[in-house]
This record gives sequence, structure tokens and C-alpha cells, in this order.
Amino acid sequence: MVATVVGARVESLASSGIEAIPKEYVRPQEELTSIGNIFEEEKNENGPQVPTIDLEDLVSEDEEKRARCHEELKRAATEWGVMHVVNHGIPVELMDRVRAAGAEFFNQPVEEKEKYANDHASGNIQGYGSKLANNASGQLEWEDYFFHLAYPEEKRDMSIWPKTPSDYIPATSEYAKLLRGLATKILLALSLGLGLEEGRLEKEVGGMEELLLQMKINYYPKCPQPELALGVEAHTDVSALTFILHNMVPGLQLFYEGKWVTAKCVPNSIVMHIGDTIEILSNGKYKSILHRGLVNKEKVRISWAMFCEPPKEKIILKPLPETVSEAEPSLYPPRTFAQHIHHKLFRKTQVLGAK
Ligand SMILES: O=C(O)CCC(=O)C(=O)O
Ligand SMILES: [Fe+2]
Repeated sequence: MVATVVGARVESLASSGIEAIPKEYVRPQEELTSIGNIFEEEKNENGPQVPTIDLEDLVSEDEEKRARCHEELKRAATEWGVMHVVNHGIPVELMDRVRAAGAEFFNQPVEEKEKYANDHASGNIQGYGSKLANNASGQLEWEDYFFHLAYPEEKRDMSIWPKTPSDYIPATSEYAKLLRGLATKILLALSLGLGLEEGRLEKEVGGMEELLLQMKINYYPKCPQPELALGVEAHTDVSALTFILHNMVPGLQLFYEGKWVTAKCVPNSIVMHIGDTIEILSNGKYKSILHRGLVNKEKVRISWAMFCEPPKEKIILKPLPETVSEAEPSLYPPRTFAQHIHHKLFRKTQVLGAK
């Protein structure tokens, strides 16, 4: 009998030569029916597609062009809550450096990466990790990850950032700084889209001092039975905004109008999600879309998610008064970010426990 090593890295499992995945990774029956071959899914041109938004004119001097750009962004945030953004102002060479550095870090032997292992029991949530079963079902995801705070600079713990390769720190630091600037511009346009003053959402999520940029590199090894597993299970992001780079291997799916839509790989784009925080502040006018990640047999997939998050306790999140009326009552009770996360986990445990 082959015993499963619980807590082992998915990468080690994947390279061990197993032909069948351990049962903890097998999704429940009702979910399996919707999991297909991601390469086939990516080719599907029928049905709705994730919008691509050109941000060239996001801060244009030309008022008309700027308004048009804001309108498109607003529409995508309202209808989808996720989009490919292009002409975002982040140099492609920098995105390539971030990807190369992350990939090189993960290319090291597992033992090297274990030196950065996180330890949730001791409160060390930053570093190298894999999902631990957090509920009775023991369900696991087919991925390992690296997680750390990337911005603001004074809140970073550089002792946990990868030291190898040497470009990891400079590339990721610069990328985080530029993304922070982009987040401000996006929040400005989204504020105007709600009829608010341009700086309002930025302020409501914590501003320059308190909004945290958290980097999560998702590493999805090849999977011998991709039709039975998920790299990341269906969820909405709790963040205000999430910016995602990937290595051009498909995997991301969005639950839109009752169906799973596969995101195409758009060169030089960044996938941007509206997270729960903005959905709540906007009283549901902007959407935080349900999404998940599929894995495959042939190629390792890596994605770099930068979560822009409000502080855990300092801000009470609730629909802004301007977004609430008699006709559109508040859809969300007031909660801190920490309470929101806790509530989601609690609800999920209840749903799973009810089976
Ligand atoms: O890998 C992806 O494309 C998505 C990952 C994701 O949804 C997440 O890390 O929250
Ligand atoms: Fe996500």
C-alpha cells in the first residue's frame, strides 16, 4: 500500500511518478462534470469571453479619450469583474524579469525552497507553502505557492524574500511599486464610475500607507489526472483589486452567466480582478467574480497574483452611503476585512460540513 504523505509538496508528489492522484486531490463528483481539458477549453471561441480593456487613455489629457477609457473599464468591472488589461504602463521587460525570477526560484530543488517554508501554526504566513486541509473534507489543491508582502516597502520582511535568483528582489520590488501606481489610477476611474470623487475608493481601501500588496506565486505542477483535480478551487478574491501575470499556460476559468469561461492567454496583458472589497464598497455595482484554476498533464503553470488588500482591522467595509438608496438597499453588513475573511471561511465550512 502506498501511504500519502499529507503536507508534502505537490511538486514532490508530481515528480514521484504516480499515475493516480491521492484522494485528497480528487474533487467531489458534482464538480468533476465541469472539469475539462484546459487546452481544448482555451480554443473555444463560442460564448462570452473575458473582456480586454485598453488602458492607454486611463490618465490621458484628452478628456474625451479618458472618459471613453473609464467607461470601458466601468463596464467590464460591472459586467464581469475581471478583464485582461493592456497598455497598462508596466514595461513588458519588467514583467518578464518578475516571471523569470519566480520561475527560477521554483526551478530549484524542493529542499532549497523548504528553507523558506511558512508555518501557519507559528503565525509565519509568508514564505513557501501548500494548502493544508482546513476542513473535514480534507480537500487539497494541486499547487504549491510562495507568498509575501511586497508593498509598502517599510512593511516588507526582506528576510523571507527569495535570495535566489539575485534579480528576484529588484524585479519584484520595482514591479510592486509600479502596480501600486496603476492601482491608484484604476481606483480613480472606478470612483468616478460610481459618481464619487476621484480619490474616494483609494482612501476607502487604506491609501498609500495602509493598502497592502501581497504577492502570491502559484506553482501548478503537471498533474497525471488533471480531469480530477483543481489547481485552485472556485473562490472570489477578498482583495480590493488583484493583478495577475502568468507563464502563458492556460488554467484560469471564470464563472460567468452560469458557465465556466476559460480565459485566453493574451500576450503582455495583466489579468485584473475586482475583489470582494470593492464589490462591498460599491454595493455590488462592481463584481467580484467566482473563478478557479485548472491544471494539465503537459505543462507546469505559474501565475503571479498581486492582491491589493485593505488593512485587516482598521477599516470597516460596507457599501458607501452614495451607493445605497431606497431602491438599492445595502447588500452587505459592515465587517472589517478580517471579519469578512473569517465569515467566508465559516460559511464554506458549514456548506461542506452539511454534506
Ligand atoms: O492562477 C490563476 O490564474 C488564478 C489564481 C487565483 O485565483 C488566486 O491566486 O487567487
Ligand atoms: Fe483568485
